[in-house]
Amino acid sequence: KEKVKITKEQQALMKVVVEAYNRHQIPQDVAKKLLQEQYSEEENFLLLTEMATSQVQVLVEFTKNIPGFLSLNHEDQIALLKGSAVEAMFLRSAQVFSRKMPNGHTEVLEERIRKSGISEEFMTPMFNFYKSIGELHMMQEEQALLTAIAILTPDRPYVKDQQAVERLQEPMLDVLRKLCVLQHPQEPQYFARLLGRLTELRTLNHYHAEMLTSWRMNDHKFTPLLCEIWDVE
Ligand SMILES: O=C1N(Cc2ccc(-c3nnn[nH]3)cc2)c2ccc(Br)cc2C12CCN(S(=O)(=O)c1cccs1)CC2
Repeated sequence: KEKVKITKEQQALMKVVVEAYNRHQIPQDVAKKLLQEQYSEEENFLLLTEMATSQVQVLVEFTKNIPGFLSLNHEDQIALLKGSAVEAMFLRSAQVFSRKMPNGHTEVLEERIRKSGISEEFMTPMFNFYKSIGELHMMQEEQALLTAIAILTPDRPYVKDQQAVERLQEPMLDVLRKLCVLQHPQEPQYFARLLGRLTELRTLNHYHAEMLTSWRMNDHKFTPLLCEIWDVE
């Protein structure tokens, strides 16, 4: 059985990605407000919108720090950001929330999100995803790399130079695979389970798009940044 070893360059790549992932965080007052006093449905929705807007800003800053991203074709940079915005936000939300909130708060979150105009049919897949991420107890290196891998998905709509994106995604997949082998020797399928979460994320894209239309119908307002990144007119 060959000895898996993370090279110096791979260590450096991981360090850059993890630091970028940790450097950009949501302002804590926004997250805290979510768990404080009882709000109406409209106020809950407004809070989640404020939260999502911060999430997108954090995502853009993180993405700019992914080695090689800024040397991609500019239109492709936008295509990758727009194509991965919902997935990266749900991945990060699930990661942060399962790490940050002691279990007691999950019910509060559930109730806040439930009481924000999100349809029940979206709640189930969203919380299944949330639980499936929590069960993995991912290290922060794994979280940061998995988020970068989701962003660097070559086959997003409108990406012209897919090879250039693959050349950035592959080294991330390599170091994540090695990290999983080294950190979870007793669980050879761990890496495959992480990648399986990315497949589950893609299904959330679909539910999210459906939800956006239903919110529009009920005249819910979004911020200009969310309209821009979610293609909402
Ligand atoms: O808001 C969410 N939360 C709460 C949340 C998220 C992140 C942080 C946080 N703290 N520090 N850093 N991040 C705290 C609370 C959460 C938690 C788990 C999953 Br899975 C998903 C979510 C959403 C993501 C956005 N949507 S959304 O549908 O796109 C929508 C937009 C506008 C109105 S509704 C709702 C669910």
